[in-house]
Amino acid sequence: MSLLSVHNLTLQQGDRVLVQDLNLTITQGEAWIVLGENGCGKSTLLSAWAGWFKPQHGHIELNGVPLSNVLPAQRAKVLAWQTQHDECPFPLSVLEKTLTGRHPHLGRWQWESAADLALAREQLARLDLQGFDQRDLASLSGGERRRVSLATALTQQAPLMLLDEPLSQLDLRHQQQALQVLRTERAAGRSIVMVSHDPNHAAQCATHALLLFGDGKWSAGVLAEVLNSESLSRLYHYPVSLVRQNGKSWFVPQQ
Ligand SMILES: Nc1ncnc2c1ncn2[C@@H]1O[C@H](COP(=O)(O)OP(=O)(O)OP(=O)(O)O)[C@@H](O)[C@H]1O
Repeated sequence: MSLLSVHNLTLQQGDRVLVQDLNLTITQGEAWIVLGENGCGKSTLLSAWAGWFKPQHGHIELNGVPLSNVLPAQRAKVLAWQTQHDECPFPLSVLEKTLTGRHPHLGRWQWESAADLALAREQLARLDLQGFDQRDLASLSGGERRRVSLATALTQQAPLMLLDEPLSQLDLRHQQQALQVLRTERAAGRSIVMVSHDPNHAAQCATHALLLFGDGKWSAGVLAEVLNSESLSRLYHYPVSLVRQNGKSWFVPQQ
């Protein structure tokens, strides 16, 4: 079933066309990795798919309904959006922040239930943040704060997760842990869109890839058809090789 579909989508910042006439459909259980150079438009694209950035042309459908017709509260039940920035302008504990993931599911005057609290704590524990509940968000390290924001997106329990660089600032072990969590979510039927700067994350969690070339051009489809050393060399304007070791393949920059 199509969760999100985009039709002839064109996105522009100022005079610069970032994405031109993009067409793709994300269905249940797919995981898309979005790759491209700094400034090519990855965050702008996620922002458009989340309903915040207004496309210059084309349209987006969520569950077959034009995105502009889906009220924000309803939208938040279908898609969770982890942005690139984790700053919070006022004091907030880790648990309070994580519980904001439940807000789309609560009535106007409704407090979070014991089940909501348990769910939030469970997501924190999956990302190695047990015992952090009462810590002020501002006191966390960059990587810890990033994991809290991923835990918040998970707590939202939306069928579609738009994750803007969820692994940035995470050390090697916590990256692997988060990738395992995303694989588990996908296996459970959730759809994931993940922006990354590491093409090797693709093989670890993605079924599909979207490459943004920064000049409006794009390439999208099943991972094996889109991702190769030629397409990545063109994407990054830098030669990339494919190295095989122990039955696995790795993309590495040529020295
Ligand atoms: N309000 C704005 N006015 C003009 N240009 C903007 C505006 N907001 C963003 N841009 C530009 O649009 C381009 C795309 O930005 P975007 O944040 O989508 O890139 P990105 O691919 O996510 O980059 P990164 O990998 O660095 O996170 C960038 O060149 C950025 O400077």
